[in-house]
Amino acid sequence: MSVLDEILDGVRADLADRQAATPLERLKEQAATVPWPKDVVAALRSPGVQVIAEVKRSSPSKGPLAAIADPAALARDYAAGGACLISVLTERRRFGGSLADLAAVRAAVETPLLRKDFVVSAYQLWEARLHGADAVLLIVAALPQDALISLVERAESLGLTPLVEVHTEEEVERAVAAGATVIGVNARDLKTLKVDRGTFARLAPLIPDDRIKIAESGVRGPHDLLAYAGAGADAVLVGESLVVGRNPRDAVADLVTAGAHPALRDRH
Ligand SMILES: O=P(O)(O)OC[C@@H](O)[C@@H](O)c1c[nH]c2ccccc12
Repeated sequence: MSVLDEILDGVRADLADRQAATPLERLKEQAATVPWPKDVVAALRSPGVQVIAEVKRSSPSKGPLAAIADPAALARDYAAGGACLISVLTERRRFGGSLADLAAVRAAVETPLLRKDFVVSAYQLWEARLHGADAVLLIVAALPQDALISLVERAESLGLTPLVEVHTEEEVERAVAAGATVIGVNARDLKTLKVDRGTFARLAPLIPDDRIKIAESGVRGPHDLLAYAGAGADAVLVGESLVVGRNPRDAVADLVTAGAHPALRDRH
């Protein structure tokens, strides 16, 4: 079984527990009271290469990365550093995240938020809305095409921007066919956990220019942002290097400064 399949088994088991505790109808009622999500597409289309900073405690490849006792404080640092979107991992078993983390971050910052999880059911979209997300990750490799299409549509109908993640040529085709506006190319293969920073440069030309292109994973600092920018990235998504570094605010600010270089403005 691939790592992705193992993660998905755990995600489905945890999801079944939550569904048993809170029926969908009840969840929908609760979510209806939450303000409408922010315009993530507009935020990502701001001039320059945008920085998406991730609250990430652990990863399946490296195990524990950082304890992050106070995700709200980390998110405030990311916002102060100039992150345009904050990604909060909510997967529990392998990434040490939770919906409580997402809610805590929502209460702390005005920055748009991405729920980063392995979404397999519309139930998780309502959860994302209830806990303050503005965007949700949809991983093509984790979803049959009909499910991908319906989750893209359902997310948009709830005001959530789907960030559709790909890792291969075929997945790019599927993301485009599903109508994704925001497409993320993950340099990490979720089946083997290997990182290949060349993946973005290989796949970006296959993504139509009217879509927003995000380079995910493996950004160690400004030099990697500039390499991804050179290959056409509109934004980069960064986790590990921010949570293991000593000063997340300065680390984000250094990336934002690199992404705001005049040569990189007006690229959308
Ligand atoms: O920690 P990194 O290498 O900066 O990567 C961040 C992000 O891209 C990564 O956490 C990620 C990308 N796609 C995912 C899907 C699920 C869980 C995690 C991810």
